[in-house]
Amino acid sequence: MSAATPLLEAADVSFRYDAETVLDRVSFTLGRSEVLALLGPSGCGKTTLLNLIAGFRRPTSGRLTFDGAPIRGPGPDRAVVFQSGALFDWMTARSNIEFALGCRGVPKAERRRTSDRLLELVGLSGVAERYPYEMSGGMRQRVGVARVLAAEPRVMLMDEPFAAVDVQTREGLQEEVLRLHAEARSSIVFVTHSIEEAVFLADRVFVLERGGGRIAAEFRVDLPGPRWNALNRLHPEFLRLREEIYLTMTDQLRPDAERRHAAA
Ligand SMILES: Nc1ncnc2c1ncn2[C@@H]1O[C@H](COP(=O)(O)OP(=O)(O)OP(=O)(O)O)[C@@H](O)[C@H]1O
Repeated sequence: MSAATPLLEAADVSFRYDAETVLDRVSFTLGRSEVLALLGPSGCGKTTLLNLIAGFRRPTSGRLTFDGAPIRGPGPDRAVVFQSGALFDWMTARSNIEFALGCRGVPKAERRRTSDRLLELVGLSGVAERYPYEMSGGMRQRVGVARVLAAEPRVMLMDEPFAAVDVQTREGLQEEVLRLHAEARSSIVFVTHSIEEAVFLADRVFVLERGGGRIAAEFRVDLPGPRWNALNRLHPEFLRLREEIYLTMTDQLRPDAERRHAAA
């Protein structure tokens, strides 16, 4: 497929659970190595969209293609990082990572070298032999990220991966994800409830509409590189976008009648 073909393309994608329309004719493209953040009120369909891209579910109608071919199910080119880290509890940090390498057919001798490198990348060399129950939430998330990187996916699908960790750890993990992204160049679709997280991480931010199942607004983020620079959180463009997105979202949260009244 040519480099001009978007990595992912959604064309009029709709999804229904029985009577409920969760996504309604959603269309967008995701570029190669682009980072896209999905924001929106609870229940607006962010996770559903991620599940469709992962191939866990199929659209009710519309077309969802990956590298030009329809998505028909899960695949190693689209790996998911869950909120819980979703590690194998009975495996050490290293074994969790090497398991993903094994799935990709990496020979045993090479697995060790690669897991060493990935553990170092996510700052966990010192706890390689620990089990998940011996690690903090932030450490488990790092192992989850390293395990997904081990799979060398073309796109990383991240569903509120840092929701359960404290603010400092969370900011550190965001910076790490951007450093890793600069190295691996896989695309990322990142679901979050945090406007700051979305703006810090993404090249583009979509705000999904509550109850409507559509993309209500789209924002392009243009911050100076390197993108993992923590000072970007104080950059005037960061603050401007945070405000603009906040105003868009709070307007969405107002009941329809009130919104119509305000517009009149
Ligand atoms: N398995 C299911 N069966 C029926 N309805 C579901 C199912 N999963 C989700 N839904 C409904 O689909 C809608 C969208 O859910 P989804 O989890 O995609 O939203 P979300 O934006 O990710 O929410 P949150 O921010 O709370 O995680 C919700 O109204 C939810 O109740």
